[in-house]
Amino acid sequence: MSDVEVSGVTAGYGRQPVLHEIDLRVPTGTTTAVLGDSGSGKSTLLKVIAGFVAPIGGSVAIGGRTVVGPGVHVAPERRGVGYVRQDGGLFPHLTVAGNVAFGLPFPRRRHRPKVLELLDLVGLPAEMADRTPDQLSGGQQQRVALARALALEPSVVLLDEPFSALDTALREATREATGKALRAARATALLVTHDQQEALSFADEVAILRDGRFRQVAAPRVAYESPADAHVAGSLGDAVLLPGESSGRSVNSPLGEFPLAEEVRAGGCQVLFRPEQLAVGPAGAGMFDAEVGRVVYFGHDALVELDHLDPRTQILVRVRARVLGSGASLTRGERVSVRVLGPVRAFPL
Ligand SMILES: Nc1ncnc2c1ncn2[C@@H]1O[C@H](COP(=O)(O)OP(=O)(O)OP(=O)(O)O)[C@@H](O)[C@H]1O
Repeated sequence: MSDVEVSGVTAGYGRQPVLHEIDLRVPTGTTTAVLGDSGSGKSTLLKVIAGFVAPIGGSVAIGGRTVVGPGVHVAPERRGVGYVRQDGGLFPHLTVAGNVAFGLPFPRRRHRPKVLELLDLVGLPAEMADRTPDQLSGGQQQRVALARALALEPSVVLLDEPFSALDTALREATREATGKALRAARATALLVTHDQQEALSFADEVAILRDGRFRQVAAPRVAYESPADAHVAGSLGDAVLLPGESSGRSVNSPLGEFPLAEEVRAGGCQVLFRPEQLAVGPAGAGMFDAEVGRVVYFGHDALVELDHLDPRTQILVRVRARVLGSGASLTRGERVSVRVLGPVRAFPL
């Protein structure tokens, strides 16, 4: 058992706390991705768990053992926690093998098979063992950093934006190797990331931090489909938020009236439209008409800006639709009509 239990943790660096009485439980062998704006306290949370920052209040338990709390402070090296920094933090003067072995207990540092086993675990070939970090790509360096962290056989691995400096292809390959290595090691992991897609695809749960508090902790699909508030909706994927008026089971918005996926108390609200929820078709055949603005082409799909004139207020409303393949053939100025697929979500003001 190596679940991580953060209970009522308040932490910071001066008088102003960065984290305010936060709770988080990461079940054994699972990964939770922590998302949040820059400066919201994501790294601070990892540092509290690792033991590099002492909390002002609250406690952290790993596998049921309190590692920090009232009257308890277990030293970082005795917590069974591996920490992988954004830049990898490899020792430049040591070889790959030297870096990985650095994480091994002293008597095993010369044990080459163990080093090669760890490199294999993160998907690196044995011939890389004698290179120095400057002879590796960014993704390979990250994998070495992960192998070094796993050498200690930690029950918990903390990953602080480990993939952010990598290009798309390398990022995916490194992420995959990391996921595989974490599963093989049965480690419990926390991943700090700015990348929404990464959080949704890599983690068992996502935790969205704002102003030092968790707004929602849930499975990716639950958080994406039923975000707790407008901020969470915007933190996970593209969100179009428009002002609306709820009547309980349906909502009136500048795009028309729509059924609500979940009842929202009557009154002013923000209505959420996901771009993939807007289906673009020939003029006159949908729920509302619009004029095509900018089309941003991504290959597999395109984001199409749509301008709709709200007939009640005469105010121009701009939304984004995500359209597959054929969307790329839409041109600026074209008249189209749009259907909203499925019920919508709204957040009371
Ligand atoms: N060593 C430090 N001393 C003083 N303040 C710090 C220290 N480290 C971080 N902070 C401050 O604490 C706040 C939270 O920082 P933290 O690094 O946890 O945020 P973050 O969510 O990880 O941000 P980012 O996404 O930009 O990495 C920020 O306002 C930051 O300036």
